[in-house]
This record gives sequence, structure tokens and C-alpha cells, in this order.
Amino acid sequence: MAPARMFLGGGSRILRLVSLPSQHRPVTFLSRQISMEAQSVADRLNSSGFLRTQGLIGGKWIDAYDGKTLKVHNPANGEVIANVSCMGVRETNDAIVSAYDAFKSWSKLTAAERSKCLRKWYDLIVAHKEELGQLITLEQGKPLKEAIGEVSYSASFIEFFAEEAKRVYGDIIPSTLSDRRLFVLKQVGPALACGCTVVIKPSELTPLTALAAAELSLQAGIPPGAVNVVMGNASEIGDALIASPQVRKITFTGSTAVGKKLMAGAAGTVKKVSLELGGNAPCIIFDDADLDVAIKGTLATKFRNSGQTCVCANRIIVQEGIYDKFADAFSNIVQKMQVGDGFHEGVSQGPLINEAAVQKVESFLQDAKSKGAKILLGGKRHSLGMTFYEPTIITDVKSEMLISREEVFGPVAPLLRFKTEEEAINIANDTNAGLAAYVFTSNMQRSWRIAEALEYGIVGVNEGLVSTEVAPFGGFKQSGLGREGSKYGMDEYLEIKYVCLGNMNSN
Ligand SMILES: NC(=O)C1=CN([C@@H]2O[C@H](COP(=O)(O)OP(=O)(O)OC[C@H]3O[C@@H](n4cnc5c(N)ncnc54)[C@H](O)[C@@H]3O)[C@@H](O)[C@H]2O)C=CC1
Ligand SMILES: O=C(O)[C@H](O)CS(=O)(=O)O
Repeated sequence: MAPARMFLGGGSRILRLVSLPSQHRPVTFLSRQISMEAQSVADRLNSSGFLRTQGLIGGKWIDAYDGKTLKVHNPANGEVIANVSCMGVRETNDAIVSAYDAFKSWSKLTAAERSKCLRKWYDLIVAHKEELGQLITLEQGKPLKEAIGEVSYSASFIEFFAEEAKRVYGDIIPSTLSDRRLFVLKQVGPALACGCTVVIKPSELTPLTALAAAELSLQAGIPPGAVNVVMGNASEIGDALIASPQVRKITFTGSTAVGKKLMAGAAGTVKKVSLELGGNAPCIIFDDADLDVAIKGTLATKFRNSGQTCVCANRIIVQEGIYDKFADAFSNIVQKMQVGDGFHEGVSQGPLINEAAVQKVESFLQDAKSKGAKILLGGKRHSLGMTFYEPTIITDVKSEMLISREEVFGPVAPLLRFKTEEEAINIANDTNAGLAAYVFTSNMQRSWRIAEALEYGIVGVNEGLVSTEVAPFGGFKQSGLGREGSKYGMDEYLEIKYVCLGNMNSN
């Protein structure tokens, strides 16, 4: 059985999908240009062997075969944190072979043996959550407290699946004929937990966290080749993984556009595919909502990671009776948020990941204003410069505006207005996305009606932070395929085998 799995997606997210070997080699390097604060953080991480800059193939940290590197920047100040290996097809194919070879032994361990390795990895990650959090803030920009929280949250998936792996049960099927016994086996499962081996491609914007996690997973005793990490030329790597018949499963986290490309490519070798794609979350607020609860929940879902998560509220749809009151109260809270470097105490809004992200926000706001939207708060680049953007609220937003049709993936809260429950549902469902949705109401019956009517894989009722390892995470429509986390997450990595034991009446 060909085992290798491919993971594509954001750096720290990788923690949620897999477990990652090392020869302890002094990690070379750092750019001489980064600022004092980031410098001291980076130096500490470097000296602790945490700052890995090479790819991991067959348990060895290696440079790109042609020596090419790519720069990883600190989005808070644009400075180079590290130069990491810039890999392509050849390295990817070698990583696939490593994973394929490692599968033969790794998959033969019992679930209990694998579970021990994963539990050790979980313990190491938790023991180093400060360092991993610092890496996330360094390369992605989010506030340190939020970054450390993300490490704990991500690690909880390893803990969960280490346990869940031991509960992959099969079935006995009552036979229709007396001379045979029928049963079902379930084989292989979330990533390493159930015996898969993996090739990981973290985002080229945030590879350091995934590499550090691989360092820790090797220390946890996961055998060489079970986990491989390659980064660099995204489409080259992706195409190599997609084309290989040895890769039996693709799990991708990223934009719907790239997800569609990978899904199409996977057809060539009939690979299993899990896709965690783009969102366009509605956040519906009824007149009867507890205003404080609605404000708190909307703030949490809208501005987490400066609006750069797939489950961030993208449209805030407010019933007309509470619209003005909500807009004023929400604006009063949002304007108090502190924008700045994620390492600075009190900062809740870090920079956007890159200039392209800022330009996307600006184009969406331009479109909205040209169609009648009004800026209630913010609406321009922050005085800090770089890719910092002012937390923004716009009103009089309509469904036909770009900001309602696509995810802004930034700190912009568009307020739409509705009259009736039916109108709210129609507005909410009027999109190709279907990942997360939120509703705030004090009416229990209404909350059930809305939750059932919303075409979304995740629904928060009177809550803006709903993600957890124990619940299925994934979307309807073009937001993806399959589920991460929960017992349902196992099914994405399981092959179901039917066995018929015949000739049972002979001695
Ligand atoms: N559903 C979910 O759980 C999540 C979805 N997302 C979505 O991801 C998007 C934002 O993330 P981005 O990194 O900007 O998305 P992106 O699609 O540009 O990049 C995601 C990953 O795909 C890789 N990639 C890009 N082109 C590729 C190709 N041709 N072949 C193979 N790999 C390729 C990138 O290197 C990166 O690692 C948003 O749409 C967001 O909603 C983000 C987080 C979670
Ligand atoms: O990377 C993301 O956007 C996450 O999938 C969202 S969450 O799981 O952190 O809520």
C-alpha cells in the first residue's frame, strides 16, 4: 500500500495535521539585519537548535540540491529572519521515496507504539510552546499570546489522534450465507497517528514553525523518513506530489483556487483528497441578541490574527432594529485595539502577512466605497507603515460588493442590514463558500432554525471562537472536502477493507 501523504498549508497549521527526525547539527545562521528584539528572539531560537532552515528528507536536514535559498521575512519590519532551502521536484521525489520506504516499518508498529511517539511529541511541543510561539510571531506577525495559544491548540490535535488511533475499530457483518464470515478492517489513519508517513510542504511565507516542529518530532522518536519537510517552489513541489503514484493522499489548506488545481491533478492517480479552503463567514446578529455577547463574539471571530483566518467573520449581517446600536458599540470596542509588533505587550493586531494582502484589502474597500459603502472606522494603512492596517468597519454594505462575495482576509468588518429571519438566511447562504457561520440571538428556537438552514460546515451560536480538536472542522460547497479533527477526521485517512472468509463449513 502506498503510504505517503502530502500536506500543503500554513506553517503552524501543519502541527494540526501530522507529527514531523534530526541529526542534531548546529543550526547555522541568521541575517545580520533583523531588529534588536527579533534578533534576540531569533538568536535564542538559533542557539537552542530551534531555527531549522534546511529541508528534512529521510531524517536528514539538507540544503536544496542546487543550493538555492529563499528569504523568510518578519512582516512587522520586513527584515530577513532566515534563508531557507528552496527546493523543487528532485528533492520532493526523494522525500516521497523516503516516506514510501519508512511506511513499511512505521505502519507495522501497533497503534499503541505510534501513540507513544506522538504523545512524546505532544509533550515536547507543549514544553517548547514559548519558542514555537515566538517563531510564529517572528515569521507570521501575530501577537505572541495568540501565537502560543495556536501552538497549544495545534498540539491538541496530536494528543487527540494519538489516542484516537487506538480506537480504529472494524466491523463484523452478519453473513447472508452460513459458510462465510464477513468483516471490515480499517487501515492507516491521521497522518502518523494511524500509520501514514508524510511529505509536508509548509507555506514559503511561514516555513520555520513547521521545521521546528519536525525537529521536536524527531526528538520524540518518530523514525527517519516517516516525516519529511520540503519547501520552496510551491507549484513544482505540488506538481511532483500530485503526479507520484506513491502518494496516496493529499490534504491541502489554502485558497480555493489552489485547492481546485490540486484536486484536478489528484485525479491522475485517483488520490484521496482533503481540502480546507476559503471561507466567507456570515455573522448574523438579531435584534433579540445579548449585545455584549454579540460584540464579544463578533470581535473574536472578525479580528483574530488580524482577520487572517478562514473562519473569520467576513460579513456581519445585523437586523435593522439593532443595527445602529451595534455599529456604535462595536466601533467603540474596535477602536481600542492596539496595532503593532506581535512581541509588544498589549498588541492585539499584528501586521498582514505581506504587501499583496494589504493591496487586496485596499481594492475591496475601494470597490465597496464605489458602490455606496461608508467608512465608519479606519479604512487606511496604519501609521506604523509596513503591512500594518487600521482595524476597519464599513457600513451600508450590499451583497453585490466584492467584500461580500469574497473573503477579505484582513481586519475589515463589513456591516450589512436585514429585516426578516428569511432574508438573513438568504444573504448568509448567497456565496460559493460554506466553511463557518455565526448567529447571535437569545431565542433558542430561532438559533436551531438558523443553524439548520445555514449551508456551512461549522456554526457558532452566541460564540465566535468555536474551533477545537474534538469537533469536525471543514466546509460545505467550495470551502473544501472532508473534515479535520474529531473522530470524523480519522475517516479521511482510513482505507476500508472488506474480507470474506469462505469455506467455513469444511474441517
Ligand atoms: N479551511 C481552512 O482550514 C483554512 C483555509 N485557509 C485559506 O487559505 C487562504 C489563505 O492562505 P494562502 O497561503 O494565501 O493560500 P494559498 O492557496 O495562496 O497558499 C496555500 C499553500 O498552497 C501552496 N501553493 C500555492 N500554489 C500552489 C501550487 N500551484 N501547487 C501546490 N501548492 C501551492 C502555498 O505555497 C501554500 O503553502 C484563504 O483563502 C483562507 O481562507 C487558511 C487557513 C485555514
Ligand atoms: O488556519 C486557520 O485559519 C485555522 O484553520 C482556523 S482555526 O482552526 O484556528 O479556527
